[in-house]
Amino acid sequence: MRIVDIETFQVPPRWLFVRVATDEGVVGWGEPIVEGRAEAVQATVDILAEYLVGKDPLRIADHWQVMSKSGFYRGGPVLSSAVAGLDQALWDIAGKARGVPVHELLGGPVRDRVRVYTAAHGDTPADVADHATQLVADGFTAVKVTPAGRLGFLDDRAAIRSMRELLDPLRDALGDADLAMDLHGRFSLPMARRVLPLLAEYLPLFVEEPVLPEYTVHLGRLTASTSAPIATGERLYSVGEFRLALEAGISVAQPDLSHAGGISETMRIAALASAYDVALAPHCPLGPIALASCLQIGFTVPNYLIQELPFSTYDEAGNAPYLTDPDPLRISAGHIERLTGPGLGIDIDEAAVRAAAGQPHRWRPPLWRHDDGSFAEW
Ligand SMILES: O=C(O)[C@@H](O)[C@H](O)[C@H](O)CO
Ligand SMILES: [Mg+2]
Repeated sequence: MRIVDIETFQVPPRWLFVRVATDEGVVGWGEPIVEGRAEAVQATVDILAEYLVGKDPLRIADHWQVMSKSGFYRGGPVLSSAVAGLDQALWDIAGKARGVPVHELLGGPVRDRVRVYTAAHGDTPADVADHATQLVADGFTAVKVTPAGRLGFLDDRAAIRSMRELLDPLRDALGDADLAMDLHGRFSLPMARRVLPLLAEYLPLFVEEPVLPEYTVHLGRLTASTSAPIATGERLYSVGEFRLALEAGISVAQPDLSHAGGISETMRIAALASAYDVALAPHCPLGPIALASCLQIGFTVPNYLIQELPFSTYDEAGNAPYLTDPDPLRISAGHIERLTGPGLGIDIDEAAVRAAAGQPHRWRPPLWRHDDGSFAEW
């Protein structure tokens, strides 16, 4: 089997899909994306495609090495995300060529369904609590909130007041459901040390990105100062970067399968995490291909906690977008059942993808500023 064609599609809301075609008619799909920087990843996929076209798609481990290392300069979000999407497509082809789901190639299933969570949003604390309560009523057993907005370096009193305003009624409204908190890297290290013990009182499922990923090396001070399980990883791109976070004592690793080198590298991250008694909760605010890739890992990796779900992209009837048959990604009682179809276990609606890619759209992250006019972390 040979790869004959590699094509990319920018599609709404903010995704990039890659289609890898072979001479035997087997087609694989992947999702190489850095949100808001899709064009940069797309150009990198084109460079990697120069090498891949003409090659045997089943030599995934070798292709991964060449794609990640042969450029001399390695890593980072753009290259690692381009590799990630192509790696997903190669695994999709490998599964389809053999007629089995990817997790069968990775060791077989260890569970029948994967627990999923999603984020609750709203303009006011009451709106967030309402949305979270609705999600739990819909069957979710865990929800995530971002309890702090724009923050300065030492904004403790204001931050703590507004967090309590949100979390006190929310925790009561959720009943037995779990509450995860995403701090989005907005806290300075000194402020995180004060805030985490307070958040721990709510018994969060995990507290995500308390500080920016560039301070991963300091995470050890935070994990030592709180009983709250610390999660991080959506902005880490390799098993080597995860090693620093694992040594710092995180409890939950959140690789994004569209950033951290795809299925291949995430299996290595999962293996290393298991040596630290750390569980995986892959990051996924992305599309159906990224989600299916995460789930394939979830069905075979023992140290797996929960999967993030881009629920806001599901339609009213509970269908994930861009699929000919949305059933495999349907949510039932807060879980997704084991995907049994070949490859990634989903069928991409190619006509819908081509139609969507034809419509101009562009997404950029919001730009936040402090009251004094200086840049603020989003
Ligand atoms: O954990 C999450 O899902 C968030 O941190 C998102 O990844 C971020 O807002 C970019 O979309
Ligand atoms: Mg996050």
